[in-house]
Amino acid sequence: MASTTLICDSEPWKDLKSHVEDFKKTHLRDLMNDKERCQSMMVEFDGMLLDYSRQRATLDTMDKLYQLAEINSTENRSVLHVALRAPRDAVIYSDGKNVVPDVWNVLDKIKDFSEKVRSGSWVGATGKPLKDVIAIGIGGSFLGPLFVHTALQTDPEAVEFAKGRQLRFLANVDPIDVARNIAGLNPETTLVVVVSKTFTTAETMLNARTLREWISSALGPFAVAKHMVAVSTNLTLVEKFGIDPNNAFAFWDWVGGRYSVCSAVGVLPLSLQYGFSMVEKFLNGASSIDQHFRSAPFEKNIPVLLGLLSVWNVSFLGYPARAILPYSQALEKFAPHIQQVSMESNGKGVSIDGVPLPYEAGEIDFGEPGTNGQHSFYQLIHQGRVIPCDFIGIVKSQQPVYLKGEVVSNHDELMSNFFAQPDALAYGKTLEQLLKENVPQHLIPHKMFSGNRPSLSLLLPSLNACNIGQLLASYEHRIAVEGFVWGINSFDQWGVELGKSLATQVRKQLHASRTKGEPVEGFNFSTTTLLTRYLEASSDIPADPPTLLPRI
Ligand SMILES: O=P(O)(O)OC[C@H]1O[C@](O)(CO)[C@@H](O)[C@@H]1O
Repeated sequence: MASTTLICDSEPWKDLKSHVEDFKKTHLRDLMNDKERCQSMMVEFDGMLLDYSRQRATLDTMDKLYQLAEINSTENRSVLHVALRAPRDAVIYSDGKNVVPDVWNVLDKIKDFSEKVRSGSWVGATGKPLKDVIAIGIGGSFLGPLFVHTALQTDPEAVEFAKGRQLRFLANVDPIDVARNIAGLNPETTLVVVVSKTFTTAETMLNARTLREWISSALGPFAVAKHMVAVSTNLTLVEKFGIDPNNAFAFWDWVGGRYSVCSAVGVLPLSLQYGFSMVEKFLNGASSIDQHFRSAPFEKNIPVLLGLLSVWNVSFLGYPARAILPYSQALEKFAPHIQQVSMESNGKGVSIDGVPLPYEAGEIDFGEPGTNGQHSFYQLIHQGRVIPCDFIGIVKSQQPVYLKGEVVSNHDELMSNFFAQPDALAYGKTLEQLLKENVPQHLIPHKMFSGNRPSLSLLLPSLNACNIGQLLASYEHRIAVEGFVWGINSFDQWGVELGKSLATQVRKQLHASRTKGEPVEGFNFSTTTLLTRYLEASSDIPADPPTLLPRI
């Protein structure tokens, strides 16, 4: 395709546009009766089953989507973060250099360091073992590791490896987050990992300076060398900050922040908590999906199918959002992570060549574990706006509970909902059904469900380190597929810059007003009023206060 040509000018796109018009009259109730169609819409990889029969699509739709994918395929566009979990003998080039040996050098260094900390051979400044870790980082330097940590936290194998240890994440620049993170921890037994690709992110650096103060005020400035390590691409700034470069774990510019959980960003804190061997299983799981993504034909390729269905839902059926609904509390941080990966990657208004997009791209992602979400926003999904849903279920619970005398186990209870919801959305409830149930006339409009609401179900055999890696990689590739088809650059994020630079202007104003009493200037009426109110109402804060660390 010529560089400035948009995908919407292609024949497959136009074909899908006319197809969607004919297709709009079809109801999922009827589509679900076609067994052959349903069977073809079930795809399995390594025990992970994707059932997309409840998507508003036919096999014909799928064929047309495959043709679309052929145009903007991933060919010649490397998704380099796969190198982070590639086997030692793999060869993956970035700028003419095989990057796999560099990746493994860092992994070996993490293995060595985390074993020393975990075994107690690396001790803190007062000779005590470091049993607690606070990882400071934000965005991609936080959400992925938090998701994996939360998912592993109740895995029986991981529980054993984590005995006696704690891992916490400090992300928000809000001092309340600092207070909550250090609450109950002793600097003598705490290791702080500063995670920042650039080592310039304002929130992370302020939090890093705050915890450096927490450590040095308790143990003396020399303690920093034993209690603070870093993960970054900018080793010069790491050293300038006062962290020994020997205790810095590198990654590289070719790793996008939101795709960095498999680099030292995630591997270091997770290895400190669970041991490197556990984290290796997670990396292997992700790598197995990388191979599947590379080799499986489109119609059997889980990430490709997921990505194409998203494009269909957003750009053709006009559904702007997607709900991510894991029926597992262990996956409670999955949706927040995918929000960043997806919305920071594909929330774009121009093509990769800078041409404004005449079609919708990007998705609004949100989600909550089931069944909690059912008691929160599902009402809107059932009877309000149409929001395609991803239902994620687990066959074997990490923590099975059976109560004698109950009809089913607690996990079966959870999964009953996982199986019921997609059908409720697809079929809805008709007037005939309501009449049969003798529903009073005045309640009929309120109790009617239109149905025809799309979803897909992903059933994983269990939730261990390997499956968690597979789930992560499936979504990472899905999002890349969407970006490739839409013809956008999924690996930049200029949209987050404007707010950051305006915050710099506000920060300068707050400093000038507090220290020199300068009036608020250079802002619009609204911001001036709000800033003035804020400054006046907090004027009891001294201009040059003593260092104050939270104590709770
Ligand atoms: O790792 P860093 O450089 O501190 O950046 C943190 C995050 O900030 C962002 O640039 C967005 O503001 C993300 O893309 C990134 O993951």
